[in-house]
Amino acid sequence: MALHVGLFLLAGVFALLYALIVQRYRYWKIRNIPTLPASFPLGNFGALRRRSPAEVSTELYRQMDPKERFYGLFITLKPAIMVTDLDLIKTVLIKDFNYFPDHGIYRNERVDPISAHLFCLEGAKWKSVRSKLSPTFTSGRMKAMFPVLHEVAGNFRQYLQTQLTAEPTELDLKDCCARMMIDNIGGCAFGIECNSFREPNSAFRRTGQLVFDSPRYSALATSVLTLYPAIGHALGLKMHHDEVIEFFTELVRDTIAMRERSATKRNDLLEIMLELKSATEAGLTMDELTAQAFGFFLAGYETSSSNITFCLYELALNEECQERARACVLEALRKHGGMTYEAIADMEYLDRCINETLRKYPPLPVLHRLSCKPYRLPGTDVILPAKTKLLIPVYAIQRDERYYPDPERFDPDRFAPEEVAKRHFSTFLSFGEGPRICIGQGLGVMQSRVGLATLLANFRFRPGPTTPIPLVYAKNALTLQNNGPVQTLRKYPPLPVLHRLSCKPYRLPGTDVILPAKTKLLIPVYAIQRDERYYPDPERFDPDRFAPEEVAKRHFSTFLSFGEGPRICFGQRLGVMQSRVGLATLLANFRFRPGPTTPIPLVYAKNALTLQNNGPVRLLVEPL
Ligand code: HEM
Repeated sequence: MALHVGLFLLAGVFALLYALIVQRYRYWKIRNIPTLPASFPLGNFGALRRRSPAEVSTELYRQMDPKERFYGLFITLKPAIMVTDLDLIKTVLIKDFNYFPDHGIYRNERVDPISAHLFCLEGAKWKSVRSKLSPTFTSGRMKAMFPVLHEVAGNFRQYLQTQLTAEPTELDLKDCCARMMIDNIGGCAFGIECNSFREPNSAFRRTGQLVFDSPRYSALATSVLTLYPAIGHALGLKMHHDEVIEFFTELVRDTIAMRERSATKRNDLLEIMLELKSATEAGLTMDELTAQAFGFFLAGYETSSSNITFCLYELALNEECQERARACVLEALRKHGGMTYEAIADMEYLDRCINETLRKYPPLPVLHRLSCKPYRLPGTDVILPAKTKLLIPVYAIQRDERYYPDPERFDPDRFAPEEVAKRHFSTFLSFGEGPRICIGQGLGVMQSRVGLATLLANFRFRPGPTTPIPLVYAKNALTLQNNGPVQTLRKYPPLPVLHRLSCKPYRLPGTDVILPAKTKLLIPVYAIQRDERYYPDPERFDPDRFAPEEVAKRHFSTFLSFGEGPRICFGQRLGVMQSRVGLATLLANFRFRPGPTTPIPLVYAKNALTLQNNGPVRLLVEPL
């Protein structure tokens, strides 16, 4: 009876939840706002599990009626508005900025002081810090930072020269550009000489990789924290890894202490912020200063690095543009007598290439704004409540053929001044707009100019056999897990080592040694299954090793992928059946080949519990 009541109550709770969710997803319909079908739990953004934000936002944008100016969407259960009308975008970014002053990104300065950087700050706090930092990026300050960038670009050139032989060489330019940016930001923001070309594993670079390649939370968890910050605050959740917080806190503290001891002055962002710190009582506190220095690193590293990488990629595919860019660089160097601040500001065609790259690949594919008070959507009776998220689909707009005909084509002349003048203000938002526009835009552009000019003046770039064409953005590739039939299990046993723990003393057979209770026994399955005594030429994938007559020849213990004995895998049959069904379906319908980005050989994940490839396993898939 009690069980029935319990089940009845549970069903009631589920029915109620279901009704609430359905009702929630009617939010925009009830208000007569155009909307797209959403589903629980991720609303309109479920595809983020498989594809990048650029692709997901563009897919949504293309489903929208171009006559509508905005659409009501859902991020999980939270209503958000995607604005698509160019005039309305300008209005919310500039004229009505006081309704939408914030980005609405999670931060928790109590436990993670570096999370309080400019990008995440809100309201009066943002306004105060932004006005203090604005003098940091004047053109005079930029000019003073130019020598750092020039030196780093020189290191990059030298590095490339050492890598190149007489033959053209294929290099990972993404990695090279990331090293260059680490050194730029290290030098410009912290006054540190990193030289990641000489020391690729410097602490600064490793910490940078930790921030970008292995953030503390997945993109999905970060969005949940951003939407429901109260959860993060209640649980005291930090935004960044402890190592990252410690590294930057110590870096700033030690650098400042060293400067105070030696009374040296440098032309970097830290120095300028230090002047601000000591200027008045309204200056920056030590925590604020550390957070801002970290923020410059966060906002300035990946953005500029990706801009140079994508630009080189496009120039490699578009040789004519590359030749024009090189001619423009060489002409400016000749005119100004070398790589000077004046020379890099006088490379008009190179700027067109940089802007065309930013159009095709805006580092922030969607701009975010959060309302701080109720807002009447212009031309409607609809009032958006405070704390509504506003999304501006920059990537989609910048690939909309109404504004950029044949949008996939890389055509720097779209940024000839007369062409720019023909377009709406809101068709190019790679640096954002309004009072929250990128504060480091000048430095970002200067980094791209110096890096690209140095490279184009010294090298020619062409696509190589493994250049990905077209580019595949992170997250949208077909990922195949190494879940396979028996032969695959020999090469890739999910548990590379079997563990047993003794529960009482045990005499090792054939010896006098008594192992005490609680001794760990390790059985090296992976090593045995790749031992050539048992499997000649063990790296070769040869399913015939598992022909019954071959299996019969081998020792029982040469194949332990499911374990053995009473603790053998309980789900072995189900596991094999899953592999059979999955593989049979795929093989009956598709052909698989390695693609340009297929990792060969596989690199295993270091920290996974089971044997896994590190990162995606991208394959070329063709329908049969
Ligand atoms: C090509 C290079 C860069 C691009 C494309 C870029 C793009 C952006 C974008 C789209 C935003 C958001 C703007 C908005 O919401 O309207 C932003 C904000 C910001 N950027 Fe950049 N950025 C670049 C380089 C840099 C550099 C080099 C720095 C500093 C060293 C920097 C520091 C910042 C900061 C601190 C913010 C937050 C501004 C605020 O919220 O008030 N950026 N950037």
